[in-house]
Amino acid sequence: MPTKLDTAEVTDALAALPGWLGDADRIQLRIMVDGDEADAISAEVMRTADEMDHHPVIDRGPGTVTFTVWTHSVGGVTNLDIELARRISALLRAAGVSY
Ligand SMILES: C[C@H](O)[C@H](O)[C@H]1CNC2=NC(N)=NC(=O)C2=N1
Repeated sequence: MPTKLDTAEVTDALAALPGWLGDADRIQLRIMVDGDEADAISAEVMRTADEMDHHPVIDRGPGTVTFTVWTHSVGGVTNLDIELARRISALLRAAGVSY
């Protein structure tokens, strides 16, 4: 069972995750993409999530995609979430998505 991080630890981790916001409950990234690009990015993120067996909640809005990440089994942010955020950010950089 992964260990829940405290607020200071999450804050430190977020310092290395540009664009990500959040607290000990969950971390979140909102990007401005639309249509096919949003579909492609979401599918790629879910493939990575399946590889990790650790999943974000993906919310689609008009021109936006929001990733919300926390460890459901412990009810807060753990290192698994920080790793998933790192991988999502890497995918977005590789896809040329600015955020
Ligand atoms: C059975 C499976 O390993 C668990 O349900 C995994 C799946 N993906 C998950 N994703 C997230 N974000 N939190 C979890 O606790 C979690 N648990």
